[in-house]
Amino acid sequence: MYGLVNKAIQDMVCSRFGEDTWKKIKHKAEVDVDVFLSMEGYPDDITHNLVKAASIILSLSANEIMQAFGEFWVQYTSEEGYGELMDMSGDELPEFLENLDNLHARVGVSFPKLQPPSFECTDMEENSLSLHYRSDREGLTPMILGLVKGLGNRFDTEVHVTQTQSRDEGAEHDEFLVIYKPN
Ligand SMILES: O=C(O)CCCCN(CCc1ccccc1OCc1ccc(-c2ccc(Oc3ccccc3)cc2)cc1)Cc1ccc(C(=O)O)cc1
Repeated sequence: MYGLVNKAIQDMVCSRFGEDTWKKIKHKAEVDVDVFLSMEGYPDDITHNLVKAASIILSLSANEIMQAFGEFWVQYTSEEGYGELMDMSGDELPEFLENLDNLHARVGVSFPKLQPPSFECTDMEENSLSLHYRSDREGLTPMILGLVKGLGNRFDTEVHVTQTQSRDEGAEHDEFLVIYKPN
């Protein structure tokens, strides 16, 4: 995972709980990286261990941490230099979700170590769609719930996401029913 992800976790923890809490989480995760470099590739285990340690130190479930992080990521990336990339990807929630693979392809051109998941939208209705999430990574599904919630904030759109298929329960990939209502 690119360092930008771990840097975003650090910024979320520091902004909400302070530096000391972040230091405790890094210590608990046995991560002795002083500064995460955004454009450096880091083993996914570092990210998973940071989430696990944050869950213990903050007494929140890993699911809650990942959902909060997904929501935070949308605003963080739009403020940390990817605003135009995000703007190009759509003015409305469904449009953005449909363009997510293109967004990742654009980033991947400059940063070949990117290993993006793939997103596909089907059954598109006036106020709902099915979002298919395929990834080589395990265990980040709750982040997707947060990411869609973050897009609801970005587009001032009420959004309800429920998981309708789960890889953990034997499905080929995770699937979500996304119901949205622009304000
Ligand atoms: O792998 C999984 O199964 C779950 C990953 C969920 C995280 N993605 C979230 C995608 C997303 C969904 C909804 C709304 C917005 C989203 O992301 C927008 C986005 C995506 C990627 C970047 C990005 C930009 C530069 C990156 O790397 C850098 C950073 C600085 C300098 C050089 C390279 C890495 C990711 C920025 C915004 C973004 C992403 C982040 C990192 C990677 C990766 O390191 O492979 C792949 C994808």
